[in-house]
Amino acid sequence: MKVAIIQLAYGDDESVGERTARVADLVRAQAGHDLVVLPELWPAGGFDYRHWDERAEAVDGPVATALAAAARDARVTLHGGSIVERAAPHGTDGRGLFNTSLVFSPEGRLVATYRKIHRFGFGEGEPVLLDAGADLVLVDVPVRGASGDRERSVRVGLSTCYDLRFPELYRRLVDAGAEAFLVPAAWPMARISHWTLLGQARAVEDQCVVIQCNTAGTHARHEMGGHSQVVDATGKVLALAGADEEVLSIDIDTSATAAWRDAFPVLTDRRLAT
Ligand SMILES: NC(=O)CCC(=O)C(=O)O
Repeated sequence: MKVAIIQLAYGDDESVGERTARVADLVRAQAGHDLVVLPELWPAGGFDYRHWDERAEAVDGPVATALAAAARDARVTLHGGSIVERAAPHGTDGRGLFNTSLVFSPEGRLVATYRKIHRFGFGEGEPVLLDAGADLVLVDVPVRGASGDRERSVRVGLSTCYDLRFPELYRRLVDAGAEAFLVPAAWPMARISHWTLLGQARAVEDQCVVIQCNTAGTHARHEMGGHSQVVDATGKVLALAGADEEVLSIDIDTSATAAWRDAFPVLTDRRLAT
């Protein structure tokens, strides 16, 4: 599976429209990959809380429309990172805003949305401003064979940033058939060692490929950490970005995951304590 991870850098001086046009061009430049991944909340700003409400949009809003066109033009499956989604509130005290990932098919169709389950902020930011998602979401990503035809698909489980700290989510994704996890993020430099370590931990404990796409640059006085990475099912880091804007391009041998699970069948030894 040929994957391009767009580790986007942005500051406070670029409008959402300008950033969207720039990102769409970057996606189009990844034609030939099977899957292209963008970071969390790049249109609204990962930590730009005061702009989230005015930048919120529906899953068929202007950012989604631009991403759908870029996916179609590049003929790739596009994980568009996430937007602040405006939708019907959850429950009577719901706010009607979610941190929602959007996945588009190579035909430009919206094929999956994932609402971030674990909200980051400890009394500010997401828990105050957004509703929590509740649903497990997996997507089958078509992969081209040697002939160029899409011969098989890889089942990918969705998650977002702070979710990475909650291993039970990933265990459930594995039980639902995940071969790889996608983790778009706006993870600060201050805790970047946790980001790389936890990605490797999720890979090892769940025998899954982990594809992590972080943000770079500094916005809203938060320095983002970069260091997007791809980890194979044995825990080996296959690709690692630096701290600045960068596109990581990698061809992942996804058949190695099943081979590793057969050779070292730790998942079959699980026992639940009573
Ligand atoms: N946007 C986030 O979810 C940030 C998570 C984070 O900074 C952490 O878990 O540490």
